Amino acid sequence: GCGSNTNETQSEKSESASQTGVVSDDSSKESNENEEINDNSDEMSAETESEGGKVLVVYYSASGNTEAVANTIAETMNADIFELEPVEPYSDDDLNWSDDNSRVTKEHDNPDSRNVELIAAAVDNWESYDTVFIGYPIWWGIAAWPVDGFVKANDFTGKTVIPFCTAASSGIGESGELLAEMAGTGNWLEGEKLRSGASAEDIQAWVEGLE
Ligand SMILES: Cc1cc2nc3c(=O)[nH]c(=O)nc-3n(C[C@H](O)[C@H](O)[C@H](O)COP(=O)(O)O)c2cc1C
Repeated sequence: GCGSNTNETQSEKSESASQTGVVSDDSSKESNENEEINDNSDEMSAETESEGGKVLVVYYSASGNTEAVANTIAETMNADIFELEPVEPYSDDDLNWSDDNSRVTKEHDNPDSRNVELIAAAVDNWESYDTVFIGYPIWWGIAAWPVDGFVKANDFTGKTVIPFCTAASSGIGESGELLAEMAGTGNWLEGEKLRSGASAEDIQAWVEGLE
């Protein structure tokens, strides 16, 4: 799918908490060799570049609805984007929730089986992001569990986290609160359900209403 451009070198780089990684196409010039004096002040330079600092949109999408919204948020917010991809992607059959024997139904029935391994759960330059949007489809009233591994694997201390979802008819419910509990860190705002066709104007209006 689209939006996976930050993932490619993930596994090699994820462990070093250095300034070497180049994430997506953010136009800030953090890696200038002549600015070593500033190397420890990522947050400060990020904040002066765009009030509020750098923004990341993380999402999981099984059938494209959440991906469309994630892309619009990223464009609207001038944010980097990071797609969560299970090592074993869900096929259409896997996603058939009206089949008692489908993968997703079995995982739903047995919470212990929901540990979905992700191709990558670490983001280059994670520490440089102040704001993280996390998007997912609603599955049986909660966040699709491929996002759980990401939420558990990362330290959100000092970050503002904004959940968003798409769903057929449900609202976002308590899905964001449940993820916040799983994370244990970060300032999690109330999330929002968005239409899969949400426009840049919709996104802008929503974001402006956030604290
Ligand atoms: C396994 C599964 C469970 C779902 N459960 C719900 C639900 O409880 N409420 C709802 O409104 N939609 C539910 N849906 C619909 C999805 O939330 C909706 O189609 C969403 O936009 C899909 O996003 P995606 O295309 O990014 O995967 C479910 C879909 C699947 C595959």
